[in-house]
Amino acid sequence: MTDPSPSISLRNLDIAYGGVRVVQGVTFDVARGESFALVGESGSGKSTVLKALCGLAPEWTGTMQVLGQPGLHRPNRAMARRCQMVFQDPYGSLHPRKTVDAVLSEPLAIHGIGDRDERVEQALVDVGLDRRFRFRYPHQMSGGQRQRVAIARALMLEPEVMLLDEPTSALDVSVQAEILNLLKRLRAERGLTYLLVTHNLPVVSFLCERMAVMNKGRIVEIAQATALHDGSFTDPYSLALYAASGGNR
Ligand SMILES: Nc1ncnc2c1ncn2[C@@H]1O[C@H](COP(=O)(O)OP(=O)(O)OP(=O)(O)O)[C@@H](O)[C@H]1O
Repeated sequence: MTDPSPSISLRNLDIAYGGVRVVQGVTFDVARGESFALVGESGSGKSTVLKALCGLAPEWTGTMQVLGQPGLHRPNRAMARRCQMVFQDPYGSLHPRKTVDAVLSEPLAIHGIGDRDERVEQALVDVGLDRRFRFRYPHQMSGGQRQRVAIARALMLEPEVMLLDEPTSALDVSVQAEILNLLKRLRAERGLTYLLVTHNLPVVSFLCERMAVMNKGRIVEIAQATALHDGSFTDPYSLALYAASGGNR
């Protein structure tokens, strides 16, 4: 029997930075194995929701559960094993003086996991990089290759949930498609749950089943991704976002 409990469950989540509330009353569930998007304009609070889920935005109130565990107000090693985040800018998120081997070995060392050589080589294969890349530095790779390494790093601990913050928006359009295909394949192979932040609605159509539209820190609508094809949004802000993206041209 499949487990009916959601991977992510948020109720009335408020989040602040330095006492200033930037997210208000956010409520949604992401089912196990589902891919769910947060969309909305810059500054609407999308990334902040992901940060709170990782313990990186500690000023939150409300109820937050990830894989049945209560949310925390700081990063937590046990949770990191099950829920990993991938950031927008692979150059910024990889240490310039660490080889790919060091980057991929580190989570294994921290969590006391053995068979490091085999696991690192397999992780490279899994994200479509051959073993030549193992001892390269970030500056010796393209943006797309760096993002593959960042995804491999997130997968080292075999998480169930991936929080993806604009995972392709720093990349050239042709490379974006490759990374989106990779994310789609990895999810299908591993039964991953995705919570994805993006301002790019075609990415939602390609990768997600549902989406929450955020405006000024609040969710204004939760819709099926199919609304991006038929325009069946109900909230005026969602409809404006849809129209601004070119509708179903
Ligand atoms: N560390 C921080 N300290 C203070 N304010 C912050 C911090 N991070 C974000 N903010 C503010 O919180 C609000 C929401 O930011 P957030 O990054 O979550 O928006 P977003 O919807 O993800 O935008 P974008 O698409 O541009 O990343 C913004 O007003 C932003 O300036």
